[in-house]
Amino acid sequence: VRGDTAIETTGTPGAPSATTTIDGKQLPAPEPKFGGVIGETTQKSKPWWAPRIVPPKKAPNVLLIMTDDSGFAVPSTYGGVIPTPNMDRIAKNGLRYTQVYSTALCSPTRAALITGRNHHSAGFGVVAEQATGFPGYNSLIGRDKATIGRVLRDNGYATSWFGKDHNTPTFEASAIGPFERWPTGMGFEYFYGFVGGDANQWQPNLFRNTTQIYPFEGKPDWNLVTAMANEAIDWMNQAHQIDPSKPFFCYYVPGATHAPHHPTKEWVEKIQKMHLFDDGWNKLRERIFANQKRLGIIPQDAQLSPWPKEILKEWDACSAEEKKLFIRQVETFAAFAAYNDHEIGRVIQAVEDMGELDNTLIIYINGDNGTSAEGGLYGTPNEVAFFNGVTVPVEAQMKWYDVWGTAQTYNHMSAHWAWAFDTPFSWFKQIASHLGGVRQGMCISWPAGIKDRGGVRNQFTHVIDVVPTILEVTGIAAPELVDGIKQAPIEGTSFAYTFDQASAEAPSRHTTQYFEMFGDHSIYHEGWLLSTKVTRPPWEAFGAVNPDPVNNVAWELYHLEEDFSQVNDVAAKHPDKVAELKKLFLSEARKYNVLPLDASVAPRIVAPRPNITAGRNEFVYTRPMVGLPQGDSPFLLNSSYTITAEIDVPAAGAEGMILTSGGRFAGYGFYLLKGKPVFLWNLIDLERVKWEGPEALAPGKHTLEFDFKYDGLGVGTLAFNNLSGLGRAGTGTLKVDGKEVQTIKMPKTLPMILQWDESFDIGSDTLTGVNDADYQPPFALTATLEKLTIKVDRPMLSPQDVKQLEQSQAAAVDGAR
Ligand SMILES: Cc1cc(=O)oc2cc(OS(=O)(=O)O)ccc12
Repeated sequence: VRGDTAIETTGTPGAPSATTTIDGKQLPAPEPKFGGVIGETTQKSKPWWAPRIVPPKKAPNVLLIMTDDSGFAVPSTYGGVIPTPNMDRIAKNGLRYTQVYSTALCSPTRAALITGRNHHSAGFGVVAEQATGFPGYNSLIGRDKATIGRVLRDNGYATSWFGKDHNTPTFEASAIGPFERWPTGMGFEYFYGFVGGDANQWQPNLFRNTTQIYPFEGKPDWNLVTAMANEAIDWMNQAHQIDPSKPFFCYYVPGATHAPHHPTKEWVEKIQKMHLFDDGWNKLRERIFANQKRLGIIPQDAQLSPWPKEILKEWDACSAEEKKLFIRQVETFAAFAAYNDHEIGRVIQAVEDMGELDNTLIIYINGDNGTSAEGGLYGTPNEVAFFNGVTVPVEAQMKWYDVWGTAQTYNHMSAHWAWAFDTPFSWFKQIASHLGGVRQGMCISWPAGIKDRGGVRNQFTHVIDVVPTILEVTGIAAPELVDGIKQAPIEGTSFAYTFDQASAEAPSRHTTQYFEMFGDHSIYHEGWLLSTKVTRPPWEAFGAVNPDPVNNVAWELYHLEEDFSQVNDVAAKHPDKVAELKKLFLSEARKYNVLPLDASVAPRIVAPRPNITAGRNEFVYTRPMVGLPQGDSPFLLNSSYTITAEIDVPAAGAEGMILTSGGRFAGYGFYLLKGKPVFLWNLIDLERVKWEGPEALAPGKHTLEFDFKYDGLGVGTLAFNNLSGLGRAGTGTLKVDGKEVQTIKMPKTLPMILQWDESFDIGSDTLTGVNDADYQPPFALTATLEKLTIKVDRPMLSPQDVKQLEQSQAAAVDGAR
């Protein structure tokens, strides 16, 4: 942005203390020419050190904070009822923005945030777990789009990343990398967090840089929300203490408030005492809406979007048991949000304590998308159920009422609350066409540079605008070349122009923005928003898919400039505007790799990706190994498979884990229990199917086999917009030394995914176990594992199957017309 900034130098050129800024056009900066003298001996020579590269003198520290799955009306700062005093503090000390947009989903928003490019441009049209082989969707941030971490690092910043990643491809997440797209490979010198979409906060799949660590073992009160704050505080203090002149960039992105909602007990109790939700979600919306007007963060004439009676029920229509459960769910969520803000407050306080608050640009963004409706209509004790298309009835959920939010649950709340937490807008996370999905809050403080303390700004801003803003504020140029690769232009617009009080009312400079997620889409242009009509709430992601989300859509038009909350559809009054904006959407879509539009969710979860198992159907292991993530391990769902373990049992007998994948909330395990062989399928913690040998294995060598014959057609049906091949029945047989010991038919199997934050482990079990009733991890195998073989036999469609699938697809398309 400011490649014309004059180079600043300090010290005597060639001296060890000399520093320089760089023009920043090429990163890393070209090696300077040796400036000393080389004679035959040192006496006849003069040494010369290249000046140390430093950022411009005025460049502040940058603390970039973004919470997870938190809609516009969650924090008190935006009229919410959940106390977020630390976001309030940033707002009072700086600016509160009211028209900040995300992309409607997690990885996409994050890719946009750290690259300054639209999510499709950055390869993240969808989340990492749903990547497909198109440039806009492959989950690969291009090397022509260096992240802000990389740019700041090469300009002399200390850089770090704490919390959630979700921008590393799932197929590059194993211990053999490649690591180019891990945080440390993308310019963040230090990473402490988890790689995937969400994590158990009590026992996360946690990494320090690229090494998995288990600091919570034996510490039941440990929680990642606190641990990552401690780590960030330590890192900032260390960086500052080692070199006070070197600014830091800290990217602080907690897993809160994404499911599982895992606050500490202390915070749950604090929130429960406040009785914030006793009168239900309809009253909650009214209260929040009144707060928002009182705070002046929505216009006085803004309307509250109507309650969507067709899909969500009124609070008064809930039974007593439902009310009891739903209140428990939302109090746990609220406790998680308040707890998270509290820990963020400690990080901010640490900046103040080191005397750097004035000189730190703190950007605190509430949520990477709207509030999540991925709990479905009733919420769930186990989010892994949601991603397998399973709804848990209220009565069944009551079993977890007392332990809600503890390590016994992977919990999420009812979608009714999610709608309320996006007040005054309609819809929620995943919905790119409606503001409930994409409108966030953002507060910024930087006392040295922003004087209008407590100001409110209404300009249109989007997460892609953060990178160019940081560059403008720091005086660092967007590079033209990084590692020799020509950089694509930054697509965001700096909003530093809004900082001064004099420009409080300046017209928005970001004038056009497309939105797209799962085929649902919209386009903003100069105060107007053309939106597709929502056809599918997030919990209906597992049925047939709209095959033509470009043309098979209905349009709504909103004049946001006078209709803040997107309530009045004026499409019928302005057909020309509709036509103009439709055209504009498609041209923007072509420009940013948004095509081909794809309305599917479930089919993309099970789509094969180029991981280390691609094209293989036999896997052999001869040594214990833990930590292979789901996206890189042999995938057994919707297939037949045979697992064979050759073991040697010592004289005293043996126990322990042979092979496991997943954990308490879904997975399988093949183990010796008091010497007896067991194979167990944990079906999302609702049901367990267990095969068990009748007697303990005698000392000596044995061959154990688990053979599974799958009855369905497999993932091949997905190509015909048909999920019928998934999750079908199958028959498992456990054999010992070639002899069948038990055969059980499973009437259904898991269709989509195991617990994603738990790994494929051989010889022991990391994190949670698949069956608490049988064992406690790590449950190391005390027999010698000589060889473990997994053979996968994927079903193939016969010509007859293909014909039938084609026919039913044609019938479905006709039906939709
Ligand atoms: C496991 C998984 C699969 C998937 O398809 O999408 C996800 C979305 C998730 O939320 S987000 O990270 O907020 O987008 C979390 C986990 C998943």
